[in-house]
Amino acid sequence: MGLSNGEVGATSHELLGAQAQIWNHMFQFINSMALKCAVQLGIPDVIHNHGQPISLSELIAALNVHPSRAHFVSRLMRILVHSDFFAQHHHVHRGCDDMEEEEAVVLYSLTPTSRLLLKDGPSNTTPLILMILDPVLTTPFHLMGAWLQMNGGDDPATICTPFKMENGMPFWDLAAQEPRFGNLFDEAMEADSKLLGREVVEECGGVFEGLKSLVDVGGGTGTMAKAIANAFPSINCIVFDQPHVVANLLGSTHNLGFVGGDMFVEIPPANAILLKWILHDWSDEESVKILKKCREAILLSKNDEGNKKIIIIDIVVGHVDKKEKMVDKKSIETQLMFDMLMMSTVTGKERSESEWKKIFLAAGFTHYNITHTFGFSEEENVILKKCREVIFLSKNEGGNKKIIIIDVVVLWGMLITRRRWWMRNQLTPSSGSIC
Ligand SMILES: C[S@@+](CC[C@H](N)C(=O)[O-])C[C@H]1O[C@@H](n2cnc3c(N)ncnc32)[C@H](O)[C@@H]1O
Repeated sequence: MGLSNGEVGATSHELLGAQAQIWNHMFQFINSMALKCAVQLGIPDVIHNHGQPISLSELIAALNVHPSRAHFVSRLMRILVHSDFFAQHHHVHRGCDDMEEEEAVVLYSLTPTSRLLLKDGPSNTTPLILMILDPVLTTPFHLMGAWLQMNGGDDPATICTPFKMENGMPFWDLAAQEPRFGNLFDEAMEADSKLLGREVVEECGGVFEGLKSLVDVGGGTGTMAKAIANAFPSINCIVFDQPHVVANLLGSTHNLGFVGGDMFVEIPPANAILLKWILHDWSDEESVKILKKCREAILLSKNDEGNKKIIIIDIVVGHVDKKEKMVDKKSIETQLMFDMLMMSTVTGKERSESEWKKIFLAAGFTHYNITHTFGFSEEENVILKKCREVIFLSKNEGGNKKIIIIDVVVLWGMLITRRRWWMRNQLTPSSGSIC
């Protein structure tokens, strides 16, 4: 009797290959923890502050590592060098005369990735790492199997996530009630928005052209809105978030304000609504409710000269750039991991284009346009303008309703490379629309 699932035909070479894949997968969390350790010790800052490539002994001295543990540091550095967080060079140290032996000294330096881990750097990503790898978020993953076997019920009000199973309350309640976790979360979002805010205003400026007002719904402590308000002084920006998030926050410029409320109840009117990292937190039903509230808010707004839009910064799962003719497996894997994070912590999910389209239609929108990168060449800006013209022509469909999604699929480390690649080759991004 043969074995099922092809096992019978597998050579020992194939079996060992399969085992190697399992081992690699099983150990992936160690990469995450090595990164967390590097961040906790402040290794990137130590190397940066040294001003030149640093030797192992200099690194150990600066890290405040206990002398009894000093010899472990080279092993931590070895895996981080392997993951391209640091670069390693060998410097041959020659003796004074020919009789002395040559000595190879290992020196470490930063890479483009570890530059994003510098505490005072303009794009410090460490708060995000510390939040995602905090036990509050990692522990619920251990409950995933048990959670899948539980009766989930149909009532959205009693919906239980692995996060709620572990912590006894939904994600948003814990963030509101537990200051340590709430601050960790806010700092992570601020760090992400600092990096993205600069990119969006520099590279996607066309999206904001002609707007008079914008509400950043679920805008947290306002980092993204600040970047927009500074870059576009004629846009009146409001950060709208839960009352406890925006309490005591004041706008730093004349055109920035904070309003507390519930996006499921009412959103202040504006020409444009920004939703950054919002809809992926919520189920389809909840997202349709939020989008309907956004639609009401833009339809109520005045002084719009027909320029009304909802700008969504989120992931579009499975996007493959046909022009690059290559499936970027790593980006897709990151999207899928993000989706698992949503499944474990909140009621949301990461969506494919067809899933996005479904909720847009359900919320009453008729048009959308997806920009699969932050890279806008001149040519790409022209395309955006053309999209707007198409929408102006369709006014009698009940108002000029437009959705733009800025897909952050390429955010992780590839952003700049891909933008340059497009500019060099003068290609346009792919976009989809339903009219
Ligand atoms: C993932 S964070 C995104 C923050 C910000 N947009 C950013 O990307 O930096 C989601 C935000 O939605 C806010 N939020 C959650 N429920 C809300 C509600 N019912 N009404 C308004 N904001 C809400 C949270 O407080 C949080 O700031």
